[in-house]
Amino acid sequence: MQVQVVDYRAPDAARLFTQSLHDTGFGVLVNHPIQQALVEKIYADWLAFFNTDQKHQFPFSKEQQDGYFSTEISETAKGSSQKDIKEYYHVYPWGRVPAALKPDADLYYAQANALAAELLGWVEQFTPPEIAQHYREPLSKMIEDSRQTLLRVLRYPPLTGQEPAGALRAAAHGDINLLTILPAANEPGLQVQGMDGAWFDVPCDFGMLIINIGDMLEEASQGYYPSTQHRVVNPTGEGAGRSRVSLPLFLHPRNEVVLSDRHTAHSYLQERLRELGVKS
Ligand SMILES: O=C(O)CCC(=O)C(=O)O
Ligand SMILES: [Fe+2]
Repeated sequence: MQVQVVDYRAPDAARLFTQSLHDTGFGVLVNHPIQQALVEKIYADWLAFFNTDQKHQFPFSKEQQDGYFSTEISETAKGSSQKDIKEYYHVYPWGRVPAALKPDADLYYAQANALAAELLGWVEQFTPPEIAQHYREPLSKMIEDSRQTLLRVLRYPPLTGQEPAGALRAAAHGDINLLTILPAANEPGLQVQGMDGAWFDVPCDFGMLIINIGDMLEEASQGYYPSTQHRVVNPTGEGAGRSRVSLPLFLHPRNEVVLSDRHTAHSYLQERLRELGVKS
């Protein structure tokens, strides 16, 4: 399994990057426009937030899906019997965000959303015509004025040794959305599954940007772009005593977008949220 590390500014970046997405569901960019200093500041500020009780003032809304999800209500990956060992906060531009954290979160959201839109343009450009003819509208149009694109700030707490047997920081799952953009976390652990079922570490040197296909794009592209299973494994040794923070942006279409004969974006999302146990 070869997840390509591609220089965003190379002349053939779009071709190499989309080839990696087609082959593996994942691609990794270096030399990209996301400001590393901003990512590091967000990691530090949100880790401090997760370490206070202030987070309990923003309990997540089942209806809107914004706010704080504690370890107790954290999602259970589809097909898994254990909750993930994580807490997280869902940031939407229209949602509740602690005032002190909002300016940087909004800035990052805007930067990451703009890059995600550009990369979706690459994906569209390099879709073979026989696949692209099934897109119900151009991919770039699917995300226009979408209110669903979600910035998730994740905190995986230090392990205590009391975790239920078999529980992982994030059990194997596919993302629901079109594309996910994820700066390398402050600690290792992200793995991707190859065709043969084996697990591989995703290249994640600090400063790298990891992009993966979600289920909605797999659905719309009839499998040409695969939504690959990935997970976050538990650290051993000294790393077990440290928190891990990560910051995926999940690029979502507008609710009414038709993905396939089976699904609109809205129907697909509702089904998946119920499966995750975070929607009634
Ligand atoms: O924390 C990570 O590195 C990945 C998180 C993830 O896969 C997710 O939240 O969907
Ligand atoms: Fe994921």
